[in-house]
Amino acid sequence: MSAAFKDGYELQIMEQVTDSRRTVEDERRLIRACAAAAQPVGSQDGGSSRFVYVLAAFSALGGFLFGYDTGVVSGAMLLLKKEMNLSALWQELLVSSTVGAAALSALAGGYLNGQYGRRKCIMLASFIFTVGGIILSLAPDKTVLLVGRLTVGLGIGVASMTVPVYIAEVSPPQLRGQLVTINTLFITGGQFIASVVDGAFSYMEHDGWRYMLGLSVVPAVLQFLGFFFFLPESPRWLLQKGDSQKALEVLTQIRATENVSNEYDSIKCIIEEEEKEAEGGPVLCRILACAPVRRALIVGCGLQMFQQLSGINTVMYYSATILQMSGVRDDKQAIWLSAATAFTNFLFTLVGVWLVERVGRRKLTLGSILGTGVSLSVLAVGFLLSAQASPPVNLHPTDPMSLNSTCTHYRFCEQCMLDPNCGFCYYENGSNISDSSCERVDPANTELAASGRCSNGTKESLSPFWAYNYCPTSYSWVVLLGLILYLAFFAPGMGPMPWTVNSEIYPLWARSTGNACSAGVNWICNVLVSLTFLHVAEYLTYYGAFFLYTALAVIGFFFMLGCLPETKGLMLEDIETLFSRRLCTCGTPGGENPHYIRPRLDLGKLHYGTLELEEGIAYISLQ
Ligand SMILES: O[C@H]1[C@H](O)[C@@H](O)[C@H](O)[C@@H](O)[C@H]1O
Repeated sequence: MSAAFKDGYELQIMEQVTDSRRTVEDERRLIRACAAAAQPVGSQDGGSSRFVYVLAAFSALGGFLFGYDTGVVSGAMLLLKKEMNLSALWQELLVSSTVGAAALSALAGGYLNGQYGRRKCIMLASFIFTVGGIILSLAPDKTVLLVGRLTVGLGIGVASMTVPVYIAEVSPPQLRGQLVTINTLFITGGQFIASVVDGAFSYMEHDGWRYMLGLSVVPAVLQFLGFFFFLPESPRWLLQKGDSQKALEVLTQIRATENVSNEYDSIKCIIEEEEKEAEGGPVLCRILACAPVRRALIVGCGLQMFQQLSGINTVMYYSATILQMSGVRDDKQAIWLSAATAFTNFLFTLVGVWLVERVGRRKLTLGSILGTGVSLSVLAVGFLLSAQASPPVNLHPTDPMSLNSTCTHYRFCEQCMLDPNCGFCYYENGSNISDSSCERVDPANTELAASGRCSNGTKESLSPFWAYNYCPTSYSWVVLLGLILYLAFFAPGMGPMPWTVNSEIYPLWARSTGNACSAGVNWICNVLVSLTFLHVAEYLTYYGAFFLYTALAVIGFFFMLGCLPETKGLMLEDIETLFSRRLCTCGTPGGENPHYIRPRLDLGKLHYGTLELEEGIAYISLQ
């Protein structure tokens, strides 16, 4: 049996074993599905239209808000803690509450996504962002601020799990990786813009934080209006809900061509099969009971876990400190240099967008985590050298208040710096440190000591320097090198790939729940790493903490080496099969041949066999 297709492909069935359960209709569907899948990358039905870019950009505003709202708080906090006299606990609460709320809402987002669709969830997230931004900018006190931060966190969680899924579902296979990675580009772009806004409003003595926190309303409203007026629901979700007519319309609109029948048929055929196979019960239980999807979930959650365990948010958060170690003393200058760090993160994410369809997800992720591990060890060595050359404390304050504090017991700057209650006060003459003391920090403003010569904040040439959280060191260049290397390696791969791969690896019925779980794991690990960093540093010192992250990155590398398959160029409907053979598949089943597709094997009722392309002819071997 053979069939010719409009696109010039001839389909030849090499071998056919009669299967009494297969009907003629099944055969037809199979051939169509395989033919659609067999088209070489770049010639899928309809290819791409400009509309799909508009769609991706509007959805990625969700990523922008994720980045903006998680990034802006550090600058806002500098002003807030002075204006509202916030204790350390309140500062911690206002920062972490958002991430905690994001973890919960990402988990709940799975249900909402499956039930109400991607479009409604994105609109819900932008509505929540708008309300949160308004609450924050008008907040009269810290309790209302907390409510605003929690609200924004709920929006971030839903957006973080919905947007990649939506973009993946509307994209043609050859552009999917790039378009989903644009969402992470928007996350890092949001973090960068947040740091610029922080810098600009840090000069405002009063209410600067209201503008910082409130500005997020603008992109949120824009996204809401875009989805409300002209952006469509995902055609895959519509098909799953049985709205075939609307799904066909949307697919035609997105691909900007009438010629979408092959793609439409292959999606439909597989969704129908899934429906036939579907058993009852909660989706998570079905995922756990179905080996290939369970494996996909382990890979997805593992990727998200190792993204956070390799310390991205600690490195970003402490970039200001790292830069201060390198001799940047002025606070305003340090804020602008953190903006440069955020920009570097953004710039290298752009490299990821460029590379993802060229080298594929697997190579990009493996190269990235390997480089991240090496950079983390450079950072650790930099901190180690700085600790070993730590300047001694040679003045011991004698006033009664100081005598009661633990700070006076320390003999070296390193010990003094690791105690969150103390800071290092010193004079500098060239590379010589003199008249140094370890003093209590002002709990309301860590830029000053609580008493003594470092407490008045004058910037006269004869006044001493105050170092909180760091020690002056001549090895700061090693740490700076580590920071730059870290961002250059992390941002193109480990930053975006966990989101991109998760949007691809689950079959439709498990996609919302799978992404909800993996995004939840990302946020939970994010809270864990940021909340534990200071304690880990206190017990293990800075270099110990960074050696620990190095070890975690190495474990992550081996995990991905063993378990991460290549999903580049495949139809979403074909990706599930990558997890169906062994626990850990290495690479694409067809090796380097990008045209090789292994259609769904052993789906129970239909046994599809394999399909290979050779000089424009698709060969199917049915089993
Ligand atoms: O992919 C993103 C990105 O790398 C961000 O810079 C980081 O702050 C997020 O935690 C991460 O999920």
